Amino acid sequence: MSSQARSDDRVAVESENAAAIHIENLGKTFDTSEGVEEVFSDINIDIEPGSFVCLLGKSGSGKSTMLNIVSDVLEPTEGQVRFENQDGSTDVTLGHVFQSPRLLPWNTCVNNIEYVHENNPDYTEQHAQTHLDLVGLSEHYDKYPTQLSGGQQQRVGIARALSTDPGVLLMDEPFSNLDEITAETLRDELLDIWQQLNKTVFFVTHDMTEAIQLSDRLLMLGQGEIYADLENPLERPREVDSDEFLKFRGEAIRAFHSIED
Ligand SMILES: Nc1ncnc2c1ncn2[C@@H]1O[C@H](COP(=O)(O)OP(=O)(O)OP(=O)(O)O)[C@@H](O)[C@H]1O
Repeated sequence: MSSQARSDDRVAVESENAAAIHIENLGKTFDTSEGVEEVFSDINIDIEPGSFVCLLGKSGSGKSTMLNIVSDVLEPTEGQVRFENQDGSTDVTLGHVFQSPRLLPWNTCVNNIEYVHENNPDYTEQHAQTHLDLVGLSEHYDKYPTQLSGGQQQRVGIARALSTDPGVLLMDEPFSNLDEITAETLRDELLDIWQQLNKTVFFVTHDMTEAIQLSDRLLMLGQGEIYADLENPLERPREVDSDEFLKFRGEAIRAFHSIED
């Protein structure tokens, strides 16, 4: 039986866990042929459970390096990153969404999600379908990545990240390869999902409008430090052409340019 034929056999998406992120005295250097390059040092950030935080910075400021350390892909040179569930436990699942969706081309949408649950016999095809439903792909369970648009492929990437019920969702410029209309749709959908599922989101972007649309808080990284940390005062939903939006965008852009290149 095809996965589509079984789509009525729904399972509920469970979610109860937004975790805190504690970045403590974090520093990173790289050894290069020109010597030791310090990317940042002594960074301290506490991120509230369930909040949506955007990390901005100029090219080369260290955004991806920081996200890779938070993801445990890179070792910090100094300091640590701690995660904390709301019951105080520290065993937190991380979900990752990358700039490109990194789907396996020989797997269908459902199989691309089931693949990350290979060792979990309780995760069934119906679970994968439910996660695809969440991102609006109910009509595409059995399609292969090449049969999907770029936006649909990224939706599968988001569904795959959510399928592990992560306490923290780490997103590295996930919409930057998409056309603006598709990106706008995916931002709206991400906000709906974030509000529905109660996740902590740590989102890297170089796009100020995107950061203001999405986040509760904007962190700006540059010259080795977090040089600006702005609470987003705007109520949701946010209209990008409203006076309040444009006023805060102006303030945020001034903060962004408050350090030298
Ligand atoms: N593996 C590495 N070895 C040496 N240097 C590195 C390595 N990875 C990153 N860097 C350096 O660290 C600095 C920060 O890079 P990073 O990719 O984190 O910046 P970024 O803010 O994400 O940039 P962009 O917006 O262009 O993606 C850069 O100077 C980069 O050259």
